[in-house]
Amino acid sequence: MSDGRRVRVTGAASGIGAQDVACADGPVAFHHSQAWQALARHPALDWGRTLFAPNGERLSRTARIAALCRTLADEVETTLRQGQFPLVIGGDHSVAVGTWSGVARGIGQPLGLLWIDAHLDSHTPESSYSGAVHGMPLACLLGQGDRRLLGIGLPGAQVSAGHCVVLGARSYEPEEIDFLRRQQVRIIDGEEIARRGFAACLDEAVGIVASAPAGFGVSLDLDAIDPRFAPGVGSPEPDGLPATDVRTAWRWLAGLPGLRALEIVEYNPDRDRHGMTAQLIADLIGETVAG
Ligand SMILES: NC(=[NH2+])NCCC[C@H](N)C(=O)O
Repeated sequence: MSDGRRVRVTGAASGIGAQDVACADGPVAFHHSQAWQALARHPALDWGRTLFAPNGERLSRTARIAALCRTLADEVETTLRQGQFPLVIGGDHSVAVGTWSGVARGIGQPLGLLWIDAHLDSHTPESSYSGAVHGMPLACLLGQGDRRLLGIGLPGAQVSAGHCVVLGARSYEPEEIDFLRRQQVRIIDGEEIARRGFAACLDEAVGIVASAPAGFGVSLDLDAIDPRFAPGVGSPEPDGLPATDVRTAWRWLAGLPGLRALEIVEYNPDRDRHGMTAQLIADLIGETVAG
């Protein structure tokens, strides 16, 4: 961020969409970590609010997630309107529905989105095997899914399918591939990255998302990174990206003029080892304000 904007961090503390609910504790655990404390005095950074889902026993899981996503969308939109740069820390990946709906409303049209993830997160309630809502947010953002999670920012899609790329996927079900292919979303999976190299794949991905007319965002699910470097995630998958590649990519992405917001999700402090994953999040935030 070399343009003088301050980065406002918002915690989205929900694990309701995940099978392992401990990533609900991710934002608060990170906020209290030494890794964040060492960064917290940076003049371009401030921790805004940490948002929680309502806990009514009478509300369904999806209703609670939808309530959090509406609050998060409002918070992100306000951050943009105040001339600050939103950076959301999750929470399971279902919170992405709130982050990117807020950005879409703020910019008044569907945005480009780079979705860096081991999974495709493109199920609908009908196609999901697990029923877990964190396996569905990208479909919601493209306009398909439980209606309580749709239309939170703009009517219809929040993300422009033609300017959306999934990078790093290596664990998914066939229904998700079918859905994304029908939408003409570009999927660059782990095998393609191994064949072409990360830099070439990232170049192509940025070309697609950054050509969205009103800007783009980046959603990083920490499980895209190899569990050797980021063990603190709820759904670890072997053979992920090297942390250094993601860090280098982040530095570049954070300096691009069309970037509207960033998101880092699925931090699960129960599974972290020696604070490695918290440190990685802090390193990425450090890259965001370095430029
Ligand atoms: N955000 C995540 N970690 N998503 C994992 C999803 C796993 C699986 N595809 C499912 O739908 O249950």
